[in-house]
Amino acid sequence: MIRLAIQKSGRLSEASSQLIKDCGINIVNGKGKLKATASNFPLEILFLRDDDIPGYVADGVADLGIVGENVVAEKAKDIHIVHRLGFSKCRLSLAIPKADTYNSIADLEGKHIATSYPNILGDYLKEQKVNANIHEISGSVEVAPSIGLANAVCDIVSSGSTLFTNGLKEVEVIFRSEAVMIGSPEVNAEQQKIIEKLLFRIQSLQRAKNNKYILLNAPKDQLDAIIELLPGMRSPTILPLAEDGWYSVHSVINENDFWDKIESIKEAGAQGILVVPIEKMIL
Ligand SMILES: Nc1ncnc2c1ncn2[C@@H]1O[C@H](COP(=O)(O)OP(=O)(O)OP(=O)(O)O)[C@@H](O)[C@H]1O
Ligand SMILES: O=P(O)(O)OC[C@H]1O[C@H](OP(=O)(O)OP(=O)(O)O)[C@H](O)[C@@H]1O
Ligand SMILES: [Mg+2]
Repeated sequence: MIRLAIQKSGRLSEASSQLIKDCGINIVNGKGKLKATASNFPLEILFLRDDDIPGYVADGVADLGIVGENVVAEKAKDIHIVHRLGFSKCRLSLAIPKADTYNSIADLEGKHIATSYPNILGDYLKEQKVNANIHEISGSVEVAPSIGLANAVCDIVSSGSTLFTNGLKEVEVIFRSEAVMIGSPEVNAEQQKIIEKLLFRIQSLQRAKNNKYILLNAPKDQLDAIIELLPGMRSPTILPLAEDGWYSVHSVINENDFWDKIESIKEAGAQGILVVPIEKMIL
């Protein structure tokens, strides 16, 4: 049995639960219950405040945790990142009132900065050789300048709309974050096996998300050019159509260069192109 700690409620909770579900793991969680056991996988889930997750994993109370990289860096515990999960991407930035001038980080010398991330900010300022006063507050950080609590803030930014609404502008990005799976340094061989089984499923899901299944029709004389453009997992599947001289080509293409590929195969003579999502992809 392994224990996985996820956020109880907040920005990470839905995606974390969905990930477990997509791995085919069945969790029945009564409302308000802070611990649940999977019915079809040796896994127990703890629902916690995200700030507490690195500590629980470091102490070995949980074997795994899903948390923002920003929280891992802030808590600086003896844990390692087992896998990057690619959701909840955001950045930790310094911001100041819109009307203030800003040339460089040196402008913050002697200023007051409100943040929930005193350690990451403290390390950054030290590295930049800037002396500023850090005020730790646990939330609603963006309001600090307008109520006279600080000259600047250091907080999470995603779309930038919270900064904008509060009359602030982003001046430095000091940390980039995404959700990560963290692991305890002390797991036994049997638990390690279960962790690997879970990671195998997560990787199959992530790979599937990054690729699409593609089907198209091509005349015989264009087949070689199209096959060249669509290497697939091993090589594309080629099936003859009922109409003589025509073939159906099936392959897998990566999300990154998707539209470029589509244009090239169209130019090469492909017709009736269908693109289908892949649910799981196992190499
Ligand atoms: N606007 C955002 N866009 C994307 N990711 C975000 C955003 N805000 C926060 N995150 C990420 O999600 C994590 C959790 O954010 P959330 O706001 O739910 O935390 P919290 O209020 O500290 O929650 P808790 O009540 O569990 O302590 C953050 O640590 C960060 O990694
Ligand atoms: O750049 P944006 O897209 O506006 O996102 C940034 C905001 O999102 C987070 O707060 P959240 O909404 O999670 O509320 P919280 O303060 O209760 O954590 C974060 O603390 C910022 O305030
Ligand atoms: Mg928190």
